[in-house]
Amino acid sequence: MNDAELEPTDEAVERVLRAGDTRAGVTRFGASDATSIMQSESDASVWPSTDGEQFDREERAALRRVSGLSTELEDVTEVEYRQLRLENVVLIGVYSQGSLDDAENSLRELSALAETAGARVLDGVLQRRPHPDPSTYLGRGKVAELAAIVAALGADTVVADTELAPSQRRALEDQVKVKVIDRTAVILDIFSQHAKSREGKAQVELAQLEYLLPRLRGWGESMSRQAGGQVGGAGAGMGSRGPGETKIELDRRRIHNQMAKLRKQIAGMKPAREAKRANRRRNAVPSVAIAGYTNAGKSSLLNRITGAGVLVENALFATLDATVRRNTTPDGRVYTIADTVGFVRNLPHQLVEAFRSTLEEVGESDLIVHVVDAAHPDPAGQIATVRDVIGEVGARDIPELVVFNKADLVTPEERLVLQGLEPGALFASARTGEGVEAILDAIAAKLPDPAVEIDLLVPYDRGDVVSTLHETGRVLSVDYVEDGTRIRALASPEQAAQLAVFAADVAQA
Ligand SMILES: Nc1nc2c(ncn2[C@@H]2O[C@H](COP(=O)(O)OP(=O)(O)OP(=O)(O)O)[C@@H](O)[C@H]2O)c(=O)[nH]1
Ligand SMILES: [Mg+2]
Repeated sequence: MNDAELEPTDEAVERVLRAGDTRAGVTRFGASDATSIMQSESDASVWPSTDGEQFDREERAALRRVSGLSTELEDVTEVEYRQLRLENVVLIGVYSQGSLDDAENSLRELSALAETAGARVLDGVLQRRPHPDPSTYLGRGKVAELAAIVAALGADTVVADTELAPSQRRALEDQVKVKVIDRTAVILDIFSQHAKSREGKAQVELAQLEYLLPRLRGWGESMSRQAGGQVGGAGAGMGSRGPGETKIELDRRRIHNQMAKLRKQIAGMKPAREAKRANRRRNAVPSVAIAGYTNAGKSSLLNRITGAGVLVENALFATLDATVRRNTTPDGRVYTIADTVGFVRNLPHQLVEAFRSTLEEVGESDLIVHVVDAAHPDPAGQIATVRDVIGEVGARDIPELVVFNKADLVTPEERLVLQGLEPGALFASARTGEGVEAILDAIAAKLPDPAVEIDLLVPYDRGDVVSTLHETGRVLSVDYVEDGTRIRALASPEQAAQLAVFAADVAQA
């Protein structure tokens, strides 16, 4: 990215247009001022006085608090650390009849997401409503209550458990008087903080811009119309702008330009990635992809399995770029095993596209190790979400090995329930090491066997051929005869063709 061409005119747009450590689609909304205004208002006018009737109605109609959400700070250092960058957030959600459990789980997940993004969760409230209000998401009356809660807690941000329409976000901000963001913005924010590779960063930025584009109008209201043609030192296209062009149009054009540039960059990186993958395929090295819900313990298990130093964090989306390791089966066959980005329900559609690169690893693997957090309140929902995404990347037909991780955290009774859910699943704990051997054996058993049987006589000076066969084929028998090593093995068709010169009958003839 070229920072130099961009004159900072609007904070939110600039931040996203800047590469790397951008915070997604998040605009500062003068939170502190707004909060103090609300505090004076909140005590009298907004909170209704309560009587018995009211409580009864509250039972049926009030915003429902989801308990156990507020962030617990463990020690003073953590408090200090968090205060450096924290936003204090209140979460909101809407649920329809019968979907309360689901809504609570979703709000818990949003809470974990917000914390991962660096926020402090003060409270979470749900409103029961057949549908979200098209103009304000929560119903009008509830928005006033929310404003009071926000003021009372001193929150500076509201996070909605949905993807808000730009107009809903604006209407909510107008009434609640603090910044309002949605689930998608939080996920984009996390992704932008964690993406490490050049391609990952470019893809996240592209997703951020795509998210930002239809939302520009919201910021436009607080922007002054620019004087005709007078844009302080802005970059490309300056001569072509007519008088009175609004700042939004300018921003929109810059965003479009930037997106085009990023798409080109990403397209340019694809051949390298494909070449790498093609290379693995040519060598007939089978590949295993570890997939699963975010925070299920995929990276921890990969560490256990391969002894690799993969970043493990108790945060969602610790892994955002595929990490590929090499491993061997107990009988000596080599395979690759790739860690992948975690799945999450309602993955912003911008990101499904943006993260094809990691998910492609899943789509082209020979075996998917589907890791599930055994201690999660809704494992079935997580499994379903992951399988949906697996389907989306065209990987539905790939063999799947389900592993319930964090087995150290569940009771024997819970195990039985989980086993009922997925009869073929294994139990494991990356923490204690339980079940890791069984996973390794299951991987070995499920890896595709190379298809062609070959019978070779390899001269003694070609030890490399013998060792390659041990790694990539499946050796059936080895005899040391006068002219060399007589070796019978299963190999891929490509490999069999390459090794035809050593075929035993040819050599002996
Ligand atoms: N008790 C227990 N905790 C575990 C186990 N495996 C992983 N964890 C913890 O779960 C959290 C998430 O682990 P990760 O390995 O980062 O999970 P991940 O699936 O790679 O997560 P993302 O990359 O963020 O999608 C960490 O705090 C781990 O220490 C386990 O077997 N038992
Ligand atoms: Mg991970």
